[in-house]
Amino acid sequence: MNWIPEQLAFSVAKQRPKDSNKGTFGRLLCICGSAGMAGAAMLCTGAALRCGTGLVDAALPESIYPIVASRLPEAVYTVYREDDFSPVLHSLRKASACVLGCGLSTAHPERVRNVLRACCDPLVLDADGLNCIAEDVSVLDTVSAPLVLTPHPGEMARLLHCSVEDVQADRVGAAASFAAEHKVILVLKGAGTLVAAPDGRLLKNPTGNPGMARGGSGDLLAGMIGAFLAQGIEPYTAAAAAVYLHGLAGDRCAARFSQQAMLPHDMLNELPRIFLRIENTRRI
Ligand SMILES: NC(=O)C1=CN([C@@H]2O[C@H](COP(=O)(O)OP(=O)(O)OC[C@H]3O[C@@H](n4cnc5c(N)ncnc54)[C@H](O)[C@@H]3O)[C@@H](O)[C@H]2O)[C@@H](O)CC1
Ligand SMILES: Nc1ncnc2c1ncn2[C@@H]1O[C@H](COP(=O)(O)OP(=O)(O)O)[C@@H](O)[C@H]1O
Ligand SMILES: [Mg+2]
Repeated sequence: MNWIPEQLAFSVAKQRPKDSNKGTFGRLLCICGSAGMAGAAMLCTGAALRCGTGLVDAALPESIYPIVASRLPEAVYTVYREDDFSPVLHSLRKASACVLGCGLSTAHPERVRNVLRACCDPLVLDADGLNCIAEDVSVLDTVSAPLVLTPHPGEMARLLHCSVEDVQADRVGAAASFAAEHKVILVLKGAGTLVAAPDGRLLKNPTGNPGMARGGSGDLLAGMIGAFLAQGIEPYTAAAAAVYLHGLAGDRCAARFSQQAMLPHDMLNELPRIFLRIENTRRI
């Protein structure tokens, strides 16, 4: 079993060309959040903003739009009515990558399937996006876009129709076989997150700690992967690098604030210091 190398993780923080503009760094659509889960949308969108994306578009139901927009002025917003999802499908055409599912709720599984079918660019499927397809995962085999799936063991168990204990008893088998069967990048989260590719490549994450075991940590990770995909980084590298850097942010927060008290929000605020260190290392 190989560990995710630091060098691979740091490689996603590319030098920004002097004459670059926001178009150079992609446009990410985050289809996340629902009434009661504005936080998931905020953490996912915030992470995407902090990971170098040129433009982040958060697609939100109108009930939570004011909450999220008041906290994240750098994002643009696709606001949709609860009974009309069509603006989101319109915004999808303009995006270079998409994150689908953090805090979305499972009230409209057909919307998740429609986005998957319509999407031509790389897409991260997380949380309720996964729960919405768990009953019948065959939709994955009809998708032409590169997919990165980010289940925690509970979501993985739903996808495989088995128990969490079954997943944890053979994490490598669960991740590798799902990735190969459905031709997706599969990120199986938890202590020692695994990143599996359809061609058999598999990496284990050396960073991270139990202080990250709290609501919101995974929403951050989805936004980070989406940010790297939007910037054109190939999906296996984007996923492995985000997993490593997310765990590194967690470790630095544990050292500053304790595993007991650290929050996903602290991890989000740690990202600038991590990228600064990478940029400074590059200059030496
Ligand atoms: N602030 C917010 O708005 C938040 C919204 N969230 C959203 O809430 C919805 C429900 O997601 P949840 O993940 O909370 O609920 P789930 O019911 O999907 O998953 C929780 C269960 O999964 C299992 N599990 C998860 N991680 C595990 C691990 N490492 N080892 C073993 N078992 C594990 C456990 O049985 C656990 O009780 C999602 O849409 C999610 O995005 C969460 O992300 C929490 C924060
Ligand atoms: N014990 C642990 N050690 C290392 N990382 C962990 C641990 N527990 C959780 N994490 C990480 O925290 C994140 C939790 O994601 P998830 O369960 O989807 O949370 P949420 O949906 O509440 O945001 C994952 O990236 C996972 O790998
Ligand atoms: Mg989650």
